[in-house]
Amino acid sequence: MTATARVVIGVDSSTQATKALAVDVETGAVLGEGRAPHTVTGTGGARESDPEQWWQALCAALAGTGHAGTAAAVSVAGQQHGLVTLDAAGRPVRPAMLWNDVRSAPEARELVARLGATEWARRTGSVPTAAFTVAKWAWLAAHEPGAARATTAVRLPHDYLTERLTGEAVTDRGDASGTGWWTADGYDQEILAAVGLDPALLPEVLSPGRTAGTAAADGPLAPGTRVATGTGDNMAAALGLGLGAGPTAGRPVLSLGTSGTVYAATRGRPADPTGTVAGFAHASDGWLPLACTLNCTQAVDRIAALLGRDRGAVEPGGSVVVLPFLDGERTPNLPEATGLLHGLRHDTTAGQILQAAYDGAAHSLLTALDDVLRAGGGPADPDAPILLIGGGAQGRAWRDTVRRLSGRAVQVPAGRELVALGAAAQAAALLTGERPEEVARRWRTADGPLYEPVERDEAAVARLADTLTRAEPLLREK
Ligand SMILES: Nc1ncnc2c1ncn2[C@@H]1O[C@H](COP(=O)(O)OP(=O)(O)O)[C@@H](O)[C@H]1O
Ligand SMILES: O=C(CO)[C@@H](O)[C@H](O)COP(=O)(O)O
Repeated sequence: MTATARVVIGVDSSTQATKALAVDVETGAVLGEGRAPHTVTGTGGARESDPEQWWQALCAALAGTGHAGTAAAVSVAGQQHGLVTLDAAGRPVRPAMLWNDVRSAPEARELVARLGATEWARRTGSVPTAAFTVAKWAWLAAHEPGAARATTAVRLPHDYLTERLTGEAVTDRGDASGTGWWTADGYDQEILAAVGLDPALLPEVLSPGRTAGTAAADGPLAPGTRVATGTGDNMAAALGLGLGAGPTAGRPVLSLGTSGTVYAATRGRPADPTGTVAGFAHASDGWLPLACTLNCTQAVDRIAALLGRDRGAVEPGGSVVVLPFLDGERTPNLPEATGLLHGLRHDTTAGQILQAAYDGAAHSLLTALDDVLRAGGGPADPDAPILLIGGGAQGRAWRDTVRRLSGRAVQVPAGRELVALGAAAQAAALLTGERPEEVARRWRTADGPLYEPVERDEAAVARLADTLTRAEPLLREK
């Protein structure tokens, strides 16, 4: 390998920002970092971003690493599910509808009713919620038929960026598994026909380990730089943690970012007809059963701001319950829900309300964790530490809440940007012939401090579960 062939760049194009890491292929050392923010617009249930801004952010973040011109390979991971619609010139027809845009909830319900939840789970591994691209396309066709007609290509966020870099219309099995129109055997023609989407508009799903293409001239990379397929952000984080269908199968991950997610790499293909667990595909092989919440760090930060407190200023005690469903919710599937505060007393403190918001957000994820592990067929070690990642993992209040509500140990990997690291591992694998998760294991990305288990707070868990059950009719109201 030449001196310049020793650096790769991994990119995380997530909801709030693009982050890029230049990484040494041999050691995993981070040699440079770049970052640029995104704008998310929309009120009520709408959440949109301009794909052109993602591209500008990608160029800025790549330049920020200081290695854009010398990296030997690059890979882009991105927020899942987003609907990117392009015209014949490759320009966005309209802003992208994001994973957390819940306007498509009625279309999701209608699609589930048409095929049946069990059949959706059998075919695609998942029962679509408002998040899935198929529901977003159905919404667009119904509400903006002109935009749907003007669309000559449909992409996911990471496909769009890979195509801008290489000119190739390609995607990977991980991100494709979040569309609702992909099965393990390819695109489902019947589902596509049901939503009036011509399969010719979709990218080719490349097999794992393939090169998507090489960087075009006039772009942010040196012409000819190899570009990997990329994948969805959660799939990339699993790669970045070194998780695959081998000995690391079943290790639970809890990610505290814009979204909250809980997942594990598994050998068994999930097919949960209740829809709690999405049966996503691992980027290399095997599966990635996952549950996702819409209200995580941002909802808790918002409640802290409303209370006028620092995000870490929690206080124990009291019996107040907060269901922080500010953006509607996906797990549990209550897309029209709003936030709920219950059990307020004269002696309730602001710090207790903030702690209750953390509890409410963590409870949804931890309840789904058992379903996730079951859906992947286990066997799961109930004492295995939870790998805690995402921006929230840096906060003590989040770490303590997860330990207290789960009764499990928590390990916080030292590598901060695991999505970008996973993408970097995928790029490195193109050069070394290893599997991306093997590269990450060699880089020891999952190593980090272990926080011992504490006794599970059964009273808080019971209070939350009870409030949720009793409030459900209210939370379902449109
Ligand atoms: N020290 C911290 N304590 C608690 N939360 C934090 C801390 N640092 C960042 N965060 C939260 O992490 C979130 C960003 O997480 P990140 O994983 O980068 O997001 P994304 O899912 O968009 O990639 C922010 O919204 C912020 O609330
Ligand atoms: O919808 C999902 C998973 O199904 C989300 O996890 C998105 O992939 C967005 O991720 P972040 O921006 O929070 O990283």
